[in-house]
Amino acid sequence: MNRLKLLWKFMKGNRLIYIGAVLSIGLATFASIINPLVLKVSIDSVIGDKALKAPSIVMNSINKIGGIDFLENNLWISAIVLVILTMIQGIFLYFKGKWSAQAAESIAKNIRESVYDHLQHQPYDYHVKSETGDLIQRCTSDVDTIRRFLAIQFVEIGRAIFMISFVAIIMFSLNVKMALISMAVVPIIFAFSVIFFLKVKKAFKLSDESEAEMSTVLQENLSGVRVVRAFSKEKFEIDKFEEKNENYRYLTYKLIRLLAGYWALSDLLCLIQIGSVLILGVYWATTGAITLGTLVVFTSYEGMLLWPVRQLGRILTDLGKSLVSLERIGEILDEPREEIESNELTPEIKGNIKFENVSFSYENDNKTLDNISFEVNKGETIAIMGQTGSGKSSLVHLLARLYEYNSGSIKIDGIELKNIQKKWIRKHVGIVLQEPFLFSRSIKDNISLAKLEAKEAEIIESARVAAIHNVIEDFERGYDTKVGEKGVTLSGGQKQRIAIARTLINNSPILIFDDSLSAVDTETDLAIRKALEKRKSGVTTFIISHRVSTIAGADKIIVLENGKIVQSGNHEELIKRKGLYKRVWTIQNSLETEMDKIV
Ligand SMILES: Nc1ncnc2c1ncn2[C@@H]1O[C@H](COP(=O)(O)OP(=O)(O)OP(=O)(O)O)[C@@H](O)[C@H]1O
Repeated sequence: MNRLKLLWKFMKGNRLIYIGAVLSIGLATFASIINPLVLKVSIDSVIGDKALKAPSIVMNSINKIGGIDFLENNLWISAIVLVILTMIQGIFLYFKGKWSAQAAESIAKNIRESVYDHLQHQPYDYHVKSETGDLIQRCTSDVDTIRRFLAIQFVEIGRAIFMISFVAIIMFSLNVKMALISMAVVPIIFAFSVIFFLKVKKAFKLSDESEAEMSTVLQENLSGVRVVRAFSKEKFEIDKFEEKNENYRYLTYKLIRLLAGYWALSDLLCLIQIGSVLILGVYWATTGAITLGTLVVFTSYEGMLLWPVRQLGRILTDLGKSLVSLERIGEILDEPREEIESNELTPEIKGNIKFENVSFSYENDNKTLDNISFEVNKGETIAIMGQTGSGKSSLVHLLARLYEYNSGSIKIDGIELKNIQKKWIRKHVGIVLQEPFLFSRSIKDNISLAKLEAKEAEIIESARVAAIHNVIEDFERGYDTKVGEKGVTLSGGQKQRIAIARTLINNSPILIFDDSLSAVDTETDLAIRKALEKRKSGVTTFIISHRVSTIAGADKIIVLENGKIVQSGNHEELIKRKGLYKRVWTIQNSLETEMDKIV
C-alpha cells in the first residue's frame, strides 16, 4: 500500500492528464457498448416487427424524425449511427493512448529524477557498499517496468471496470438468464487472476533481482576489464557472466511459462464461455425465448466482456511486476538522505585541528581508530604513516565528515567538527582520494569540477602545481582532451596528478593527500611538494604515504598501528627511535643508496 502511495506521489503534476485518459477510455467503452444496442434495435424493431422499448429520450428522438417506419425506409441512418459511434470510440481511444503515454513518460522522468537526486544525497558509505550495477538496474529497467505499466495497463483498469459494469447492467436488463450464463466465468477468471498475480510477483522479483546481478557482473567486468586482461582471466569472467546470464534466462523462462499457462487456461475458460452462450443463445432464439437481436447483443457483449476480464490477468501481472520495481525503487528512497546543508555552523576555517581521544568504528565493535589525539596548527604539514589497514584513510575521512567519529572530539579552530555544516567543511577540506576517478569529460572539465566557475588561468595554475601542465600541453587538444571512462587514455600518475589539480583549484585551507602521491615518481612527487610549498600559505596539509622521502619534511609525523598512534614526532626524532618509521626509513634509504650505486 505504501508503494502505491509512492506511485501516487510520483504522479503529481500528471494526475489530471491521467484522469483524462481514464475518462476517455470510459467514453470509448460507452460508445462501443451502445453499438450492439443500435444493431439490436435495427434487427428487432426496424427490420423486424418487435415493438421498440427504449428510454424516452431515444423514443422521442425517433418520433421526431418520423418514427420506426421512417427508419425502416432509411436504413442508412442506422448505419451512419454505427459509424459515428465507432468514430467516437476511435477518437477517445486516441486520447486515452496519447494522454496515458504522455503521463507515463513524465512520471518515469519524475521517478528517475527523484532516485538520481536521492542517490546524490546518500552518504559516502552507502556508495562504498552499494553495487553499481544493481543501482543502475533500479534506475533504468525498474523505472521502465513502471512506465510500461502506467502507459499501457493502468488505464485498462478503468476500461475493465467501465466495461464490466456497463455490460452487466445492460445484459441483466435484457435477459437475466442469458446474463448469468454470459458472466458465469467472470468470478472464476478473476479469482484465478488474483492467485496468478501473487505467483507472478514472486517470479518477477527473482527474475528482476537476477537481472540486477547480471548487470553488476557486467558493470564490474567493464570497469575492471584491464585487471581481467592483465591476469588473462577472460575465461573465468566469461564463465561467471554465463552463470548469471543462465540464471536470469532460467528465471525469466519460468516467469514466461507461468504467463503462458495463465493465458492458455484463461483462453480456454473464455472459449467455453463464448461456446455456451452461443449454443444456449441459438437454442433459445430458435424456440422464441429470446429475439434474434438479443442474441446478437449477447454474442457481441460476450466478446467485449471477456476481453477486459482476460486483460485483468495481464493488468494484475504487470501490476505485480510494477510493485516489485516500485519496491526496489522505494528501497533506495527509504534510505535516509545525508543532510549536507543543515543549519549547522559555517565558521571561517583557518586550519587549526585538534583530535582528542577520538575513537571510531564501522558498524561493528572493532575499533578502527582508538583513542587518537594529536594537534596540528594552521599551515603545518602532518604526515600519517602506518601499515595497510591501520586506519589512515579512516582518520582523514573523519575530517571531511564522510564518517562521524563515535567518541572523543575533533575541533577545527576550536569548533567541534560535528557542529560544522557538512557542505561547508567539505568545501574547505580538499581531499585527493586514494583511487582517483576521472569522468569521461575533458581534462579542463575534470579539473574545474570542484570549482565550476574556475577561470582558465586558475585551471592552468592548479595543473602547474600538480606537475601536469606540461603533459597536458603536449596533448593535441590540450586541456580539451577527452578523458576516457576512468581516464583510460592517461597513465596512473597522470590521472593522479589531474585529481590533485582538481583538489587544488578550490584553494582549501585544509588539504589531504590520501596516498595520492604514490602513483607518481619520486622526482614528480618532490616537484609537486615544492610547488605546493611555494603556493600554499597557511594551508594545513595531511599527507598519507608509505614513502619516507614524501613525509620526511612534514612538521609532524604520526605512525598508526591497528588504529592507535604508536609513534609521533618529526623525522629527526623518529629516526632516532626504534619502531616502524625507522625500519621503513632504513629499508628505503639503503635501497636508494643501492640504486645510486647502480646509476
Ligand atoms: N567502509 C568501510 N566499512 C567497514 N570497514 C571498513 C570500511 N573502510 C575501511 N574499513 C576497514 O577499516 C580498517 C582501516 O581501513 P583504512 O582504509 O582506514 O586503512 P588504511 O590504513 O588507509 O589502509 P591502506 O594503507 O591500505 O589504504 C580496515 O580494516 C578496513 O577493512
